[in-house]
Amino acid sequence: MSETTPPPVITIDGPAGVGKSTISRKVAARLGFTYLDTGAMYRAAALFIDRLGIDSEDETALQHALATVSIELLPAPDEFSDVEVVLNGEKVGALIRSPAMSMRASQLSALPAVRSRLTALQQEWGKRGALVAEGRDTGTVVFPRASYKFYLDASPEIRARRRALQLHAKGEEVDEKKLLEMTIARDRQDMERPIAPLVRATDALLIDTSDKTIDDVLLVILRVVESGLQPG
Ligand SMILES: Nc1ncnc2c1ncn2[C@@H]1O[C@H](COP(=O)(O)OP(=O)(O)O)[C@@H](O)[C@H]1O
Ligand SMILES: Nc1ccn([C@H]2C[C@H](O)[C@@H](COP(=O)(O)OP(=O)(O)O)O2)c(=O)n1
Repeated sequence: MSETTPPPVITIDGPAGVGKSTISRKVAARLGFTYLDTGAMYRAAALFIDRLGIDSEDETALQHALATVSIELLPAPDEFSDVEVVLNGEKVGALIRSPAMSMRASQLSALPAVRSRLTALQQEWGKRGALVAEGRDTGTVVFPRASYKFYLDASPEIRARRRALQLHAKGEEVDEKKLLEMTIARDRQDMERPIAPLVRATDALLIDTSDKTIDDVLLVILRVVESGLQPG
């Protein structure tokens, strides 16, 4: 690779609970790429802002605080686990994974100061090595020139069901009706914000995962990447 060629990036975007993390971790493991969970960064930033009690309307205070925040992502111990997030030196793992924190991250991720800081941090990752990046705007805004772009989708009912099973497996109490309401509300919030909304990049391959297993989705992505053909 020449010095001017950026490392390859695969982007996987889509709505809440569609399988982005699960699939991205597996794709990264298969290809030997680094996995970048951009949602984890938004979750950590939300926790950071709330802990400091910064007024989310105060753009200058937000910019100032975020300028020095440290958000590290440590590789997951296995392909079934989330990445470990270290916020200013503290492992914040489970603290940022609750449904309430998902909603808070979605709200605060609409703020320009939050988006510009995290986008810049994510683009730094792209300079360091081959990546599988997943989130809402990785194919549209963060890595618009990614080598391969995918957009996963499924109905809110299917996604809420998957999330309920996931939380249940972790031993957490779940109200599936409430989860569905939160999923729909979060989708709307993420899709309707003015900056970097959740939308399929025009050159991303749409994969409807509704009737597919995790392995089916993985196979579609690996086939495209290994064939060397652009999906768009
Ligand atoms: N195609 C699929 N079929 C069935 N379950 C899936 C599929 N993709 C993901 N899941 C499950 O759905 C849950 C949510 O997946 P996750 O990867 O956390 O979604 P996201 O990162 O998009 O929020 C996980 O328990 C995962 O195992
Ligand atoms: N690239 C990204 C990633 C996440 N976000 C925001 C919007 C999402 O609702 C929250 C949480 O994202 P995350 O990917 O962790 O959420 P899910 O795993 O899909 O439930 O962060 C974003 O605005 N841009």
